[in-house]
Amino acid sequence: MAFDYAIVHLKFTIPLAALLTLISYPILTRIHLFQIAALVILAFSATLPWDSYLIKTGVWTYPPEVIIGPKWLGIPYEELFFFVIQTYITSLMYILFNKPVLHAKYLRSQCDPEKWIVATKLAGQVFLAAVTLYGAYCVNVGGEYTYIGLILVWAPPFALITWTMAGRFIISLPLACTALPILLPTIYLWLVDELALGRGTWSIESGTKLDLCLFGVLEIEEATFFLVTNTLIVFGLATFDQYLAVIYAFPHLFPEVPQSPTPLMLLQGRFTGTNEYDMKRIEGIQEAVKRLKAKSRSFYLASSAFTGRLRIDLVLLYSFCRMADDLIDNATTEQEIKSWVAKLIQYLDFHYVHDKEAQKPVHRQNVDHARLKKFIEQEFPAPARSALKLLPTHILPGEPLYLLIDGFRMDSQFNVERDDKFPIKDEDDLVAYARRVAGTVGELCVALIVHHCGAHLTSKQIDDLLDSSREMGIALQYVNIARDITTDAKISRVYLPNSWLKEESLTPEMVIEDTFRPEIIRLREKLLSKAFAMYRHSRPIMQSIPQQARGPMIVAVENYMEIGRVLRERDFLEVKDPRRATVPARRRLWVAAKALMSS
Ligand SMILES: CC(C)=CCC/C(C)=C/CC/C(C)=C/CC/C(C)=C/[C@@H]1[C@@H](COP(=O)(O)OP(=O)(O)O)[C@]1(C)CC/C=C(\C)CC/C=C(\C)CCC=C(C)C
Repeated sequence: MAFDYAIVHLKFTIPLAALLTLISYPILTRIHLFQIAALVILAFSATLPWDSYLIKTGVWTYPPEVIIGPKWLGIPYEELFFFVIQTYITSLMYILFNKPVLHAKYLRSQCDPEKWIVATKLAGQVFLAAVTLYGAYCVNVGGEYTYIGLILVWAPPFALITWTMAGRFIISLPLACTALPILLPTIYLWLVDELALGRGTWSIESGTKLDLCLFGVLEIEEATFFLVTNTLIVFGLATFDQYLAVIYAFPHLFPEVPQSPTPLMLLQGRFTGTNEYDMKRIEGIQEAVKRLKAKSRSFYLASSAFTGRLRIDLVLLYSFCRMADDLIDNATTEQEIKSWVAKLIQYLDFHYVHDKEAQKPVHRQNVDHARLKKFIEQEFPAPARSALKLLPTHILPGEPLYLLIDGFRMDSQFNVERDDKFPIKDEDDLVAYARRVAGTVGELCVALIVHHCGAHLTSKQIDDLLDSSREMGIALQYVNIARDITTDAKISRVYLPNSWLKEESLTPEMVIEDTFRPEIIRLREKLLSKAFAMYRHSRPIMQSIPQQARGPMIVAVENYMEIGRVLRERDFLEVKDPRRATVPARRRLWVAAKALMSS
């Protein structure tokens, strides 16, 4: 049928590319577009001569009536377009499956790889070399071995190059990051090919093929072609990501990283010797990601929306906050609480000194890193050490960190037998507490954003962002308290102000005894109303967050506020799991997608 080849694109490849573009658009960054463009150019350059040869030697033929007509080097334009759109589709698949993954974690495989990784890489190299040699043999034999031989002598050498450059990294990535972006487009294109071959859109001359079909009329050569070309694309993207990971993971090698690292930086990343890698930092990043994943679904999902070094520093900040909170929270005596608070303040004192003029802590000119390392290793348990060593204190202001620790101290008052067992007496205490444990976190997040991507912001814009981030942090803390009323009551904690309880003729003890009371629903709604009022007041200014951090930050905030929306939708008495109102995963993803698309 006329233009049959073009119709294959219109019906099968272009719609899939459009759908993938729509899905991935919210997470695409400039560096992604650069990666895709680089792969398309590479794929086009590598395939053009090979394709032209197959057509000129009659391996591939296209009935004149199925193509529009124009050709380049004997290749129909529809075929040239296939090189581009296949690379584009597979690249987007790879980007989607890799977005949740922090690639820096997998650099460990470069330095002290496990034996199975070394063995697998070597096996892969031997396999690809053997397949290339077999391809050369087939070409030499000719006849029905021609087509398969031309595929195997052309593609595997490129795969061998990328596998040699990034094999350990590729092997160490989760299978979903590599196997799925290879297999899904391959299977899809097999089905498209099956249809096209069946309709005679293109054909492979008999006498040049093995006449073996994978299924239906899909020749084994065609199936092999799509599998090896998609493998090349994924290996190429993974190699790219390995060098990006080196650039983002090591500030001692790359002190400043632009939003889109330059090709020169990528080359530097490529030729950075693994002996220069800071493996302790990689292990610390792994621990931080593990802590984030274990402790907070909201922020774990949100973290994957970020990119580059900002993502790593936010994860390290989370890890420090969570570690410090847990250290103090798990203390059971006043003495232990005071000891952890003192040690954390001493830790901060290594980095900051109180400036009498500025009336706040400022960065020390010279941090005694040797003494600091010794202090951390002597005074803190092993699981806490990397969070302390890797906290990017050089970027973070000291004041919110000291205030955060004081918030944890306040929180720990619930742990010990005291006269005022319930320290949140009134709304002022509630604000003071939330300001400390959460308003500070907002400030610290903004400080990281300003450092990594806010060079163009004016000091007024920065001050406005900081003011709003404090308020937003309080809003999130109120949602946290509203969600955990029952969970907290089970450990004898009541964050609802005593003055609010009194208005409802309740005491903290009554709350602990039974949280499923209508009065509690009213108080929870009062708390959520205040949370949403602060959220509405501080949400608009998030539009002035620098573009590359805006969407992801909105994801973090909106996903947390969604907990409050779920609480309002469900009657407290009916919540299946009263301990924590959970937002269904699909809804979290939808909130994240909306946030990214609207940012
Ligand atoms: C994307 C990413 C990794 C962000 C990291 C954010 C971060 C550093 C969070 C630290 C959380 C933490 C453990 C703080 C210690 C005190 C505490 C527990 C605070 C409560 C957080 C809940 O954390 P949790 O891990 O328990 O989460 P789950 O409830 O289990 O899901 C709090 C509710 C406070 C969190 C407060 C913030 C994250 C600050 C919010 C403000 C901003 C993000 C700034 C927005 C910017 C503008 C301009 C408005």
